[in-house]
Amino acid sequence: MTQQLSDPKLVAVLGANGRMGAEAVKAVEAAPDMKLVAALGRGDSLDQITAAGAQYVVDLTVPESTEANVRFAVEHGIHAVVGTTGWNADRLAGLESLLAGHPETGVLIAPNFALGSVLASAFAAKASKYFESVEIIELHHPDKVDAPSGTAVRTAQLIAAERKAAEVPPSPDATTSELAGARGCEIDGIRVHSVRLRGLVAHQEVLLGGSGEQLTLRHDSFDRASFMPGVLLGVRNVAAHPGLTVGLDGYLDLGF
Ligand SMILES: NC(=O)C1=CN([C@@H]2O[C@H](COP(=O)(O)OP(=O)(O)OC[C@H]3O[C@@H](n4cnc5c(N)ncnc54)[C@H](OP(=O)(O)O)[C@@H]3O)[C@@H](O)[C@H]2O)C=CC1
Ligand SMILES: O=C(O)C1=N[C@H](C(=O)O)C[C@H](O)C1
Repeated sequence: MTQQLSDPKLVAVLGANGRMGAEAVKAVEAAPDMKLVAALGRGDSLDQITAAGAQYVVDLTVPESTEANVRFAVEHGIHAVVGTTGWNADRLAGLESLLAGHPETGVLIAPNFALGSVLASAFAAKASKYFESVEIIELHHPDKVDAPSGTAVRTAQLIAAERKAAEVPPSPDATTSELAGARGCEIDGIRVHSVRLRGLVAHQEVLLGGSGEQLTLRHDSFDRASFMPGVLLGVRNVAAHPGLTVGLDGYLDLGF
């Protein structure tokens, strides 16, 4: 059946009982151009998605289940908007192979849906080639199961790519003796430090250091409502972007 312009987008939310999923259920229900047709929690059968006629899934589950969820969606020609962490290079490569056989289906893997966070990471990457040193500090609520955050991984990758292209040497570091973990972890040569603290939601600082100066790019999500415009933007744009898109910036016009 041909979809009319006024037809609502039929959306299923996976992880609907979680912190993000519950917020996404409310956002989809409130969106005038969308209809929530399924809301799945752990243990629910993915067949509910197809039975409900969903055209889009929003995956906000856990790193162990997101890959199977997204593969199910793609295999059924359902577009997927994914906020769940855990999408390493192997998983992304497997998904791209699957999508090659489903050329009309779109998947957005968005490490962070907050527009300010996406902008901060992009700005940091662009600025990073002008500074000798760069390190990332991510700060989250203590119920978060993964570290470092998906946003920090993505930011480090973007920064590393910009610095590599500009042939910037690694950040200087004279450390020869350390307690394990004192210098955080390293992603593509960029140091990342993770803080878990009650009261926090999701925060990140990129520290850029040069002789006699420091530029800090900080973003704060004080409430999960901050992620919802990005979730809805993802649903509204994913069908027009078949194949795999990593990062909400792929749907934005950042002008650089
Ligand atoms: N991209 C972004 O902007 C953001 C991404 N995130 C990411 O989103 C994910 C979820 O975060 P958050 O909501 O805080 O986590 P929660 O633990 O609050 O929610 C995850 C939910 O998924 C459920 N779940 C687990 N497996 C399945 C499954 N197979 N099918 C359906 N539901 C399932 C869990 O059920 P149960 O409780 O029974 O385990 C839980 O209710 C994380 O990876 C997080 O990093 C978070 C915030 C923003
Ligand atoms: O678990 C969270 O809360 C968040 N997860 C994502 C991440 O790992 O980057 C996005 C945001 O930071 C909140």
